[in-house]
Amino acid sequence: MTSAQSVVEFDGVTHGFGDRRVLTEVSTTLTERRVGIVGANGSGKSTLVRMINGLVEPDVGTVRVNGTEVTGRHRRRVRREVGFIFSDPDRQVIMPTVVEDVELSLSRSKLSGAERRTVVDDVLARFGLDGHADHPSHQLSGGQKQLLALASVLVTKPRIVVADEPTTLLDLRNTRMLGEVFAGLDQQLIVVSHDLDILTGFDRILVVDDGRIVCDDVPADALTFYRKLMS
Ligand SMILES: Nc1ncnc2c1ncn2[C@@H]1O[C@H](COP(=O)(O)OP(=O)(O)OP(=O)(O)O)[C@@H](O)[C@H]1O
Repeated sequence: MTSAQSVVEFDGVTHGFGDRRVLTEVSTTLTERRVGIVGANGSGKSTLVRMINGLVEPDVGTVRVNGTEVTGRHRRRVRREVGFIFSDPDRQVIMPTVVEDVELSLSRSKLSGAERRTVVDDVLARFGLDGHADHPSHQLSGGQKQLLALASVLVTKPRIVVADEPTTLLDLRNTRMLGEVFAGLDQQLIVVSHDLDILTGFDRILVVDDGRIVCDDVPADALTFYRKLMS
């Protein structure tokens, strides 16, 4: 079954940190199931996607998720719809053990204890972490923590998954596995990445440069544009 289509809208979004302008008049509507975002270091990609769950609020303009403006008042509601995967899993993996970290994500669910345990076991197995269920989370490798963060987000079945450089800590095998997980997701997926391979099969790629979307196209054309921009 495919989830209902999601819509993320940026309307005239401008943002700065102190005196430094980071995003300038960004307007775009994202409805495709697989959207990639590429661009140079410091071009504003993370700032842009952090606005989708209200981690950053625009100085000017609005961001809407499925019609709801992402502002203080509505932020909690939007965050239930948006699963956000940080590039640094230490920001996300917070519970003492692996299994507790995934269980925390399910604390709002109506599942029984036994059902919850089955869901947790399944997702840990899916991400190759079943052998680590009762291990201290902080003893996982960086890549394993990244997989745990991903498991903890996906187990809540968010309508939209936003991943900010999800492959930076992963080896080749786990990067491929992540690509397969992404390909199998029903929900909308928005991925910031310097690893262009992970964007294979995506529907649309935005190229961000100096706080603006400078190209918005199908992957082949957008990535050709990006490679020229970077050369
Ligand atoms: N919380 C913050 N406070 C001050 N400056 C910030 C903050 N977050 C980001 N910046 C600055 O905003 C600019 C854009 O950062 P951002 O993380 O959005 O870029 P990016 O395109 O994701 O970069 P990268 O590819 O290196 O991760 C950078 O110059 C960064 O230093």
